[in-house]
Amino acid sequence: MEKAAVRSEGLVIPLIDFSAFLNGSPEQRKQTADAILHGFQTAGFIYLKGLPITSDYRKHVFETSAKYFRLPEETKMSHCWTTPEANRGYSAPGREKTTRLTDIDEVKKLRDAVPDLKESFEIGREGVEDHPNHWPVEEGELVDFKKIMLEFHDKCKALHMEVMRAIAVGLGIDESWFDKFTDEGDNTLRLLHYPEVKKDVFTINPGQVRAGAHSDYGSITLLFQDSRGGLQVQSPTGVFVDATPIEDTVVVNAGDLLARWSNDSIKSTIHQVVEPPSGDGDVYPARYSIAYFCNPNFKSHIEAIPGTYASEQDRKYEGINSGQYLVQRLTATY
Ligand SMILES: O=C(O)CCC(=O)C(=O)O
Ligand SMILES: [Fe+2]
Repeated sequence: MEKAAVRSEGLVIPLIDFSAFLNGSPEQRKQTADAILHGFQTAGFIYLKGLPITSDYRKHVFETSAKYFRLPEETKMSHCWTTPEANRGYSAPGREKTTRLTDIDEVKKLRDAVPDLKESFEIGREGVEDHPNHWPVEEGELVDFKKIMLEFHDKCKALHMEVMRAIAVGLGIDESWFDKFTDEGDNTLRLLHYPEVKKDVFTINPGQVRAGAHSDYGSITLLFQDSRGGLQVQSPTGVFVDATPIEDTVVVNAGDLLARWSNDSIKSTIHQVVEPPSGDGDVYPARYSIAYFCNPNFKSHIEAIPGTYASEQDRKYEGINSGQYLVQRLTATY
């Protein structure tokens, strides 16, 4: 049986050794690429191990993220998230409501009733003229924050490029076909903190979650989670299944724009974050995760990838601009 990280309710999320793609023989590369593509076509989610990002390094980034969230609330609010076009800065608990709803009034109603129990900090591509990153002042225990996060942004950008190369190999198109769409790194690094919360918050408020059910918007998301748990992925039968943390892996899921780009041959699967399976006494401990949302370069025109449609009539979607698509999606959730 295929090695799987999750197998439940018809949802099979494979666990794939990415080093076999990065450093393997041509046959290993092809096999690994096929497994990756198959995972995206069926579950929409995969787990990758054998990454160039080491566990020590990753730990260091998580510790730095925790230091950031320990800053006083008013300091964090001084560099807060402003607009979907910029998509950078701090979002306080209750600011964003991830949901499947797209109507702005409906989202607002839901946000007021059961706000997501999380705070986040978004870092975009550095050096974009109209949209500078909102860096916090580095003082106290917060040292080298900008340096560490920009370096991590770069490493994740490289990983995005490699995963897209694997998808290309899986599709049987030129390995570098996606490079012209991924080389600018118009991606967002999002640090996430789900604060410690009383257990009864979940029993008192039906529908309370840490992050509401949603799909991601871009090409792929690289999701680094700590060992707490709580991430769930929707199965084909509509049940939410635990995507249990596995040490030294990254969860990678396809976003809506990749689904569209692939003429719906790749799935963008709904997921959410709920309370973890366990907690001490009457509280659930804090959870930290880091999501790296990858996008095709914002200037690019996205129309069906070669090999994902048989004839012109099979193309399901009009071409669209990547950056505009993202802004339109972000406008609904904040
Ligand atoms: O924190 C997590 O594990 C998931 C976060 C997520 O899905 C998102 O921010 O889009
Ligand atoms: Fe997500």
